[in-house]
Parts: sequence; structure tokens; C-alpha cells
Amino acid sequence: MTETVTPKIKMTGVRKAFGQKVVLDSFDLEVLPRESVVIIGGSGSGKSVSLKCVLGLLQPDEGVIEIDGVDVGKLSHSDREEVNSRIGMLFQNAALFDSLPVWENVAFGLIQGKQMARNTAKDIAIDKLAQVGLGADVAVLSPAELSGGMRKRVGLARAIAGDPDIIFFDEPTTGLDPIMGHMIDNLIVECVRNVGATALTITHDMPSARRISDRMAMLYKGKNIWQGPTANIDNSGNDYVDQFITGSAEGPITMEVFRP
Ligand SMILES: Nc1ncnc2c1ncn2[C@@H]1O[C@H](COP(=O)(O)OP(=O)(O)OP(=O)(O)O)[C@@H](O)[C@H]1O
Repeated sequence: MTETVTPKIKMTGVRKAFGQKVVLDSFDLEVLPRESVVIIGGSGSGKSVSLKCVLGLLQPDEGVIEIDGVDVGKLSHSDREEVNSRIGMLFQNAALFDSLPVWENVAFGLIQGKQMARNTAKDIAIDKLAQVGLGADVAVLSPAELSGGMRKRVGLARAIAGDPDIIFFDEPTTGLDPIMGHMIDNLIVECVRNVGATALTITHDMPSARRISDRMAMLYKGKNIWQGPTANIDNSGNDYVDQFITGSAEGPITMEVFRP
């Protein structure tokens, strides 16, 4: 008898349109516990919209989103907040508050969301900063004093501060040089493993996607047109995936370009 595992995240038939523009159209995705899945897709294909739907920042027009088998669309506001308190997020621009020192940025969710005592939260923040390779000397700096790579590390420390069940990574390597991008990828893999979290990432950086994912899903014209193990991405048998991963201008993928 095969045991069925409840997916950590399950999106079924999700539709999201803005006016006439249909961004997600019967979009399906499953992420199993402790899996790292990357959604790839071109600019404007709806990757951020799919993440925002899972986070509850956008309401889908149709479809069901389940976290741990619970339809989150049916939750009360407080139950939804409880689910979100188990989610960590690394934002594209790290989204740090320049008015707060680094440690307080990392501890923000612990102090504000979980009402933890400041001293305890500070100790945890310093521990999480160490996990991303930043010393206690950095903890007292202002984010404005940091390089882009350091800001990303601080953002990662904040994402793991509450030992989340799920971590979302929004374009984690954007704006970094290839070496720093590689280092951040390694840290992501390590941190996700240490925390024991499930990871869902959106990116169009293919080298990064290959490094951090167990599986990939490709979003095109609102649909999940291919998904499979990362090891199979070069033999997907899908012309759209082939064009995307080789970055060729020739192929079935068409970009909408405004021509006056
Ligand atoms: N709140 C909104 N109101 C109207 N349109 C929106 C809104 N959010 C996203 N869109 C539109 O949805 C489409 C998909 O956007 P999305 O940001 O999800 O793309 P993406 O795949 O993440 O792109 P990129 O890789 O460039 O960040 C775009 O055409 C965008 O303009």
C-alpha cells in the first residue's frame, strides 16, 4: 500500500486576472514537505502573482490553495495570520528597514509577531546572522551601511528567524554578481535544510534555479506547462522549457512587445 503524503502547498485550478488580463489560468502546483521547488518563467509570466496568491496578499478569482491540506481561502483572518506566521519570506530587494539596526530587522517578526522579549529575540537574531556568515559586529549596523550581498544575507537571516515551515524566495539572486549569487544559493540550501523547511522560489536565473531546487515548474501563459525533477530539466522534451533554459530568441515562446 502506498502512503499518500499531504502536500505542504497545493494550488489547484488557480485563476487570477487583472481586468482583461488573465495572469494565472487553471494554474496547478504541488510542493511536498521539505521539498525545494522553483517556479521558472519569463518576465511578467505571473510568478510573483502566484506567490502572492499563496501568501494571501492577492485573492484568486477561482481555484483552491491548500497549505498542509487546509483550504486557506476559507480561513478567518486570525487563522490566516497564524498560517502566515509559519512562513518566512526573502524579498527580492531584501526589504530591510533602514531605521532599525540589522539585528532588529532580523528579530522584527519575533518581537512584533510573536511578542518575544527583545533580549531573547536579539540572541536569536545574532545566532541566525551567524548561520548566514555575519558576525555580531554587523548586528548593530544600519542596513544602509551594507553591501547588496550582505543585505541579502540579512534578509535570509530574517526569513529563517522564526524557524518557519515554509520559506518563499522571491528572485533571491537578483542584483548580485555571479559569485555572490552562488554563495547565497549555497546558504539558501543550507538554511532550508537546517530549518527543515519547505521552499518555494521564483526566479528566472537558471544557474541559481538548478542549484537550489529539487523540482522545477515552468509557468507560461498562466499555466504550469512542465514540472519535473531538476535533474531532468535538460531532457524535458518540452520545447518551451528548452527555449527558456537556453535563452534562445527563437522558439515557441512569444513575448508581448509594444510596437507603436
Ligand atoms: N496588482 C496588480 N494589478 C494589475 N496587474 C498586475 C498586478 N500584479 C501583477 N500584475 C500583472 O500581472 C502580470 C504578471 O506579473 P508578475 O509580477 O507576477 O510577473 P513575474 O513573472 O513575477 O515577472 P518578473 O520576472 O518580471 O518579476 C504582469 O503583466 C503584471 O503587470
